[in-house]
Amino acid sequence: MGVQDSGSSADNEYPDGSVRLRNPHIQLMDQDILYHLALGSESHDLVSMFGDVKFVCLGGTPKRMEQFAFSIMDEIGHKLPAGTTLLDISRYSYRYSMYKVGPVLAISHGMGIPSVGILLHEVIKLMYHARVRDPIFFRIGTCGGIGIEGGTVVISEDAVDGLLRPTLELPVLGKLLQRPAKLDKKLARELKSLASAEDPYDTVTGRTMCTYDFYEGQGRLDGAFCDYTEADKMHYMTQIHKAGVVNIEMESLSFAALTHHAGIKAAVVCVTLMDRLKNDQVLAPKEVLDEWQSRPQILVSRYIKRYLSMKGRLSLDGPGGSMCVKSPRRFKLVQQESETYD
Ligand SMILES: O=P(O)(O)O[C@H]1O[C@H](CO)[C@@H](O)[C@H]1O
Ligand SMILES: O=c1cc[nH]c(=O)[nH]1
Repeated sequence: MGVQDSGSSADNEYPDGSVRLRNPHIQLMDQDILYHLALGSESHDLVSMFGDVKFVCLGGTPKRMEQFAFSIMDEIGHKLPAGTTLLDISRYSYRYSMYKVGPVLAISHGMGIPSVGILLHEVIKLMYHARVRDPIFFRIGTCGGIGIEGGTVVISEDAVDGLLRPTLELPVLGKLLQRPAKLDKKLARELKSLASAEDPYDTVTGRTMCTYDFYEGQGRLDGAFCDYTEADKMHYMTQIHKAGVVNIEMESLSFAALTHHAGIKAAVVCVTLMDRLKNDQVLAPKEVLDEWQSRPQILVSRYIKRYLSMKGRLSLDGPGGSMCVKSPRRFKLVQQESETYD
């Protein structure tokens, strides 16, 4: 099977901006159970729960995404009804965590391509069932930098695998399915323009390598096994750096390939935890790591705030000061399950 390119994300969209489900079987099913999200197309009113979503933000850990949900709530001035708090909508899946703050969904994706791939299948179907239009997906992550110091924010221009191929490979029915891993270049540029000269850290763009492993797959010398020398590692790191790779992580390939196939605009923003030309271990103290992890969130928050204010949707004049909707159906005020009484 050759690489199957479904075109650019813009070419891919239906004229009304709905998310493209490239699966004829779904429409024929009585119900669709989004098993790992603990949601279903019949058991839940997905349109009223999620129809107003515009931004889907994914990141590795439940804690990071909960923190992001609370911080974006402050940033966009979204108020919860008195006596309510944010709840993990997918808590009964015991797999992923999902929080909803007005038009923003924050979901944890776990580690690696299989975990983020399963989640993306279900989140893309969720967008379809909820009739969300033109959603924008972000991955807010951590990574190892190459030739850049810890704490640097990297916006991915493209994603490649450990062999520098911009393609997600998946064995399907005994054949190798290949899908191009493409990110939205304009979105990456817009994000870059939101980095401020006042930020006490650098924000760069570049090529991201996505691997199937944290240790040997990323050429570390500190795994349980290692069959190469430090010189071999440095040779590889230098070669990939010359090929434009500035950071290494473990989800961007699947994230880019599946969003592109669905016609969804997507960007990957990660903070580096170390410079892999200098060391392999995560040595920074916890408080430093926590602050570093907030940096991609800050950039994505700026994008969301700017988008909403440009669309006139940052408005506090709705009931209880909640985000209120000026026009389209997808921005109507809804009582979210994430805001139920706890
Ligand atoms: O910080 P997150 O989003 O989990 O991403 C990175 O961290 C994990 C490895 O520690 C991998 O999942 C890698 O991609
Ligand atoms: O080096 C790193 C750091 C975070 N995540 C990765 O995948 N690699």
